[in-house]
This record gives sequence, C-alpha cells and structure tokens, in this order.
Amino acid sequence: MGTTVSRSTDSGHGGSYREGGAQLYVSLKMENFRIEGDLVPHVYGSVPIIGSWDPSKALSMERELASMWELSFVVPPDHEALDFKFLLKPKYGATPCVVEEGPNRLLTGGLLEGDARAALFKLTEEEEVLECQVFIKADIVSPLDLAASWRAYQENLMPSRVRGIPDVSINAAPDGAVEDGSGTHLELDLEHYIIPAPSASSTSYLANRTETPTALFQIGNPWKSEVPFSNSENSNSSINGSSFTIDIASYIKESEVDQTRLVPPPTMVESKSVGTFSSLQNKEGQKGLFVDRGVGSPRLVKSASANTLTTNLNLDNEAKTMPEAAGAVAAAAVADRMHAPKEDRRLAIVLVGLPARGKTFTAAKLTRYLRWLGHETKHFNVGKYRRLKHGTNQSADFFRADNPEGMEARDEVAALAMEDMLAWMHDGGKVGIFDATNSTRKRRTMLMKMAEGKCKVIFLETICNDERIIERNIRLKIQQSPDYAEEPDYEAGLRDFKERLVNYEKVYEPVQEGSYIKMIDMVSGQGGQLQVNNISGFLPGRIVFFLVNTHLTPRPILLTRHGESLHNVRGRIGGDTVLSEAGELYSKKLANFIEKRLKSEKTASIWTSTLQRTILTASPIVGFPKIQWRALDEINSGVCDGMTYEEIKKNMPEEYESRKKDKLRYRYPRGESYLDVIQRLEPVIIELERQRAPVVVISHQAVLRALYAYFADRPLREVPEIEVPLHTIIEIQMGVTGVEEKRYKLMDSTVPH
Ligand SMILES: Nc1ncnc2c1ncn2[C@@H]1O[C@H](COP(=O)(O)OP(=O)(O)O)[C@@H](O)[C@H]1O
Ligand SMILES: O=P(O)(O)OC[C@H]1O[C@@](CO)(OP(=O)(O)O)[C@@H](O)[C@@H]1O
Repeated sequence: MGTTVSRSTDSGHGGSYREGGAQLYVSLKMENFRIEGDLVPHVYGSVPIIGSWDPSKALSMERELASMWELSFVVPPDHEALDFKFLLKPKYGATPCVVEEGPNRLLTGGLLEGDARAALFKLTEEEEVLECQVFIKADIVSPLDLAASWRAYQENLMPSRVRGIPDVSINAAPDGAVEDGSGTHLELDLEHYIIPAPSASSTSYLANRTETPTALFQIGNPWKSEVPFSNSENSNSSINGSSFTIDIASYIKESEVDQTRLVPPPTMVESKSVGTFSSLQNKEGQKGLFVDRGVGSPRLVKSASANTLTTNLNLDNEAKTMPEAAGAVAAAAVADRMHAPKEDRRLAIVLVGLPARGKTFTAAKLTRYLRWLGHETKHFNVGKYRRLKHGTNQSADFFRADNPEGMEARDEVAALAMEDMLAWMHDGGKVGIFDATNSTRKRRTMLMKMAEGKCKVIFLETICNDERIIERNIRLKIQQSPDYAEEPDYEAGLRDFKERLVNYEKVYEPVQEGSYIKMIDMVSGQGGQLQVNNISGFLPGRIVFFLVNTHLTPRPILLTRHGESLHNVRGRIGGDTVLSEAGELYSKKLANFIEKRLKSEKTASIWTSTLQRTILTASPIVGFPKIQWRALDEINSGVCDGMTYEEIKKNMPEEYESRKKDKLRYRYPRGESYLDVIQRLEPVIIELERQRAPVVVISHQAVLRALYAYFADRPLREVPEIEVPLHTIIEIQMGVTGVEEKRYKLMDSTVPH
C-alpha cells in the first residue's frame, strides 16, 4: 500500500500562489475496508480550519464509497505551510482517539514535503496496526475559480458521462415510421391523452393577481397615513415614536417645483460579478472558512447539509428569507448586504409607459422570475388600488390631465400603493415592482422622493411603435380588464379605452431621468432594443439580462421525465441506469407523440440531461437536434446516490429527518439541494425564454419540478412536492397572454416515482 500525491502544475497561476489571493485547495482520501464501528477518519493540523492541533476540532472525513473516505478544504491565504495528520475517532465523541504514527505531514506552497506514506494506526496495546492507503491532492486555485458558479470548475467541464454519444446529435428519419413496443405503428390522437392540469389557468387578468392593497384599508385621512418606518431624514416626514408619517400631498406639491434634481448625466452600464465566499459555521460550532460554491461542487466542498449552513454574518432581517447557500443568489445578497449602501439593498422597479404597452405583463413576468430565483419580490398594481377605491367603471374623462379631481385621485392611489410597497420593503421585502403608467415626470419625481433613502429606484419603460401590436393589445385589454367587465358593448369599450389612451398620450414624457431600462419594440424577439442608463449591481444586471432575452413569440415548451428507469423500478434514487421495458415503450410513444405534435413546426430542439435515462428516452426521436445539458441532470443526491429512501431512513436517520423538515433547502451530503438545482437551472430558463422555436425538455423529477415552478408561478416552498409523474408530458404554451398549460399522459407508470 502506498500514498499518491499530486499537485496540479497547470493551474496557470504562476509564481507564488499567494499572489492575487490564490488559495490552497486540499483534497484528502483514505482507503481501507477495515475502518468500522464508530471510528471515522479525521484530519487535524496547524491551521484553524483543521482544528489548530486540537483533536476535538479535527475535521471528519466523509464516506465517499464503502471503503473510501474523503475530505476537501481550502486553506485561507494567510497560511503558508500546512502541517497535518490523520486520526481515527468517533464522529461525535472524543475517545477513543488514535492518531496516525510517524511525523507530521507537511504541505508547503502546495507541495508535500518528505516521503509519501500510508497512514498507520495502532489500534490496540497489542500493537495491532491498521494500514490505510492515502491520496493527497493539493491544488492552487484562484479566487475566481472558487467563486465562479458550478459551470466554471473542471468537474463540470467533463464530457458527457454517456460514452459515445456526442453532446449534440441528430438522428435522421428512418424509412417508415416510429414503431411502438408491439411493432405496430402508433396512431396517436393527441386529444385522447389529455389529462387535467393541476394549476389554475394563468390567463386570468394578471393585475388581479398582484398585491392586495393594505393602505386602502387604513382608517383616517387617506392623504396622511402612518407607515412604520425608521428612516427619518426625509424632509417630508415627521417622527412619531417608531413610526413615521408621510405627507403625500406635500410630496406631490414639492415634486412640482423640483424636477431637475433627478437628472444625472447618462453613464455607462456597469456589470459587476461577485464572489461566493461566505463565512460559515459548521455543526460543531467551529468557525472556519468553508467555501460555498453553490451547486455542483461534490469534490470541493465539505459535506454540508442545510442545517450546517448558517451564515454568521449578523445581517438584517432579510437573512430570514434569503435562501442560504443558494449559490449566486446567496453570494450576491451577502456581498450587497455587506458593501452596498443601505438603500441599495432594496430595489424598486417602477414601470413607465402608455396603457396597453405590456407593463403589467412584464411586471408579472419579472416578479415570477425573481421570486423563482429566491429574491423576495412583490408586484404592486396601481390599477387595482384605483379600482378598489373608485370602482371599475371610470370613463376616459377620469384620465384627462385637465381633470383636477381625476388627477388627484390617481396620484393618491399611486402614493398609497407606493406607501404599501415601501412599508413592505421596510419589513424585509427585497424587490418591489411598481406597476402604473407613471408617464409624467412629475409623477415619477413624487415616487422618487417617497423612495429617497429607502430603496434604489430603476424605471422600466415599455415602448411599442408597432400599430398592429398596440391594436392587438388594446383588444386583449378590453377582453380581460375588469374596467370593461361590465361594459356589454365591446365597441363602446374600445372607443372609451382609445380615448383614455389619447388622454395619456397628450402628457406622456418618456423617461430621461435616473436609472432606467427602456424596452423598445421587444415583442418579437428579433429587432427591437433595450436601452439602459445608469444600471449597476448584481440584481439589476440579472434583470437586464432576463428582459433582453424575453419575447412574445408563441411556442410550446414540452417537459417530460425520462421513461421509467431500472432504478425507478427498484425505488433507488439518482444513479445512471438504463430504461426498464416500460421506459423503453414510453420512449417510442414519446417519439410518436412529438412527431405528431411538432409536425407543423419548422424547427424544434430536444434537450436532455447527460444521464443515460434521458438520452435513451430521446433516442427514438428523429429529425430534431438533440442537445445534452449538464444543468438538466437530476438533483445530485451525493452520498445517498443509488440508495432507496428506506435505506436512507435506516442508515442516515439524521439526514432523512433534515430532508423531511426542509426539503427545499436540504442539501445531500456532497450533493445538492432543490435551491441549488434552481440556481443551476437559471441559464436553462433564460434559454427557454430566448428560444423562438419549440423545445422538448427530457429531464428528471427534481429538475422538472424546478422548471415547472417557474412557468406555473408556484412558490419556492412548494417546489419539492410538485407532482411530475412519469410518462406524462407537460405542455407549456408561451404566448401573448402569458403561460398556459396542458398535460398529456401517454401511459401508466408501474412505480410511484
Ligand atoms: N414589451 C411589450 N411591448 C408591447 N406589448 C407587450 C409587451 N409585453 C407584453 N405585451 C403585450 O401587451 C398586452 C397588454 O399588456 P398589459 O401588460 O396589460 O399592458 P399595460 O399594463 O401596459 O396596460 C399583453 O397581453 C402582451 O400581449
Ligand atoms: O426530491 P425527491 O422527491 O427525492 O425526488 C427526486 C428523485 O427523483 C428520482 C426518482 O426517485 O428522479 P429520476 O426519476 O430522474 O431518477 C431520483 O433520482 C431523485 O433523487
């Protein structure tokens, strides 16, 4: 038995690895079949992360395979040399504690000094010696490597695990049609396979699904309402105990005289990337710098179940709701909370635009995206406030700029909605989306003043110059808006709405002030432009990136799990097994279904994961390019991979219970959590938004739950329980009214999962 030592020489960092903040990444493995009972291999040594020579603070290695134990950690940059030793002791006890024989092992500048040797443990007085093979790998990694997302590290750049199948492939159509298992051609009547979709149709009027006005239900003068707010620097506020009074009338008045203050010169767009270092505390209460790389880091990061990941930064109450350790989101939030000015930690996206320009549509979509990514977001629709306070039957006159009562009433409801939004942010809300026309500079100035010192404001203006699209939008509005629900005469409604539009057009002032994003003719996904001014920061950057990729071209997205796999039959999770007989039959039925469903489409693509069961499910599909995405791989169940749920319950009861308690945040040791999965799926969502042709996604249960939650606008907490049965296709129809869903069940599944 011996020891293997390696040090990456091609890391490209050159010179001293301390330069540029590069750090030492150490991966240790120990192999022996005879380590049993309570004894678990540990590592302890000269740096705090491995206990500073205190055996009780030694880091425990994790079982990777039956006979292989593993531990990786990153040494903080202020430690030149690392002395360490292996020891055996119980995971949660101090004795017995058997330290390996021989001198300390010394790593200097990433190189192991002295002889490579096996670890020898004297287990008994009678000199019984246990010899373990040891593998030591040290690597110099730059902070960027560590901080970058799962995509960046070599583990994820490995080629597909399914040998012989290229990442992109296309099967030519064979002579004759796809056959089913019995050899006869499947004549599919698609309608025959439709089953009811579980979620309510999302075509209902989007504004109805926005926040319920709170300010409207407060007693007293609506122009003077109490908002619990601590910031008292605003000249329009007066302190009253811990609450603070906003005098809305004075905001409006003041904004009439002071309109030039908010016009900074246009600046370049700045996009910042952030690292993912976070100071974490482990179960035993030891402090150490573990590196939270979010997803896909099974080799790099010490096992970390959800309950071991608690930030010890004493941040504000946002920390309660922030999905910890959710990769980029958590990293950005930590960085923002530590470095950004207080008001920049909350973001108000204020919509601007004439009626029927897609403001509510865009606001709802952005809300859905940000919530899905884990940012607490709410959509405040001023129209809803107006309808509640003034009824649904206001005529076009109400919207005339020379109608003082109408103007006052409209400003009032806008201010009330803004007030609700700011109060919500004060209670921990992160992103408020403020949806109204806000089409004059005076109104925007009022909103800016209200938000001063409390949140960052970005205007999001939707502009459309295509008369045909405007006409279509107007007709959609008449059909959907509660403003015309009681108007029996469609043409009269149309005339009134057009008159309302003219009233707005007369006083419309496009945004030229503050930070803004302008979406100009961005409906088709081709042409059009997105202009940005004075935008910086992680979240605004993501928002711009999201918006630039969205469009309204109608197309279906078909989501399906792979056909039943051998592991499904045995009730085992994860793995990379082939299909069962039933699974193979499904793959043929699916090919048949897709052939028929996408018959009239000029192009389409089939996306699979890199696991055999999805690739095999796609294999009978012909004529469409197939693309393998590693991001579509099933949730990584780490050390539980290949086990049944019963086995996990029996052998790792703590893990089983932790998952049961919080399935969304629970991270399998050396694997992923649902939140991790969501983070790694973000590029998939962006690409699904950007595609204009149909896409068929053949993936896995956990991944499809996460994708489906985005389209169906389901809250994160529900994600791990969403039903995604085998042998069923979920069709998401993207289009001008939003997202609609249909389900087709092609065959029964023989197993519950
Ligand atoms: N960027 C856009 N430009 C033009 N029309 C859009 C845009 N985004 C969505 N739409 C379309 O506009 C229709 C009406 O949108 P809605 O959000 O109700 O308008 P608004 O809130 O501006 O009155 C939507 O159903 C959608 O089809
Ligand atoms: O999060 P839970 O409910 O465990 O579901 C995810 C599990 O679904 C499974 C089946 O049990 O997906 P898949 O069918 O893709 O194999 C497991 O591999 C995976 O771990």
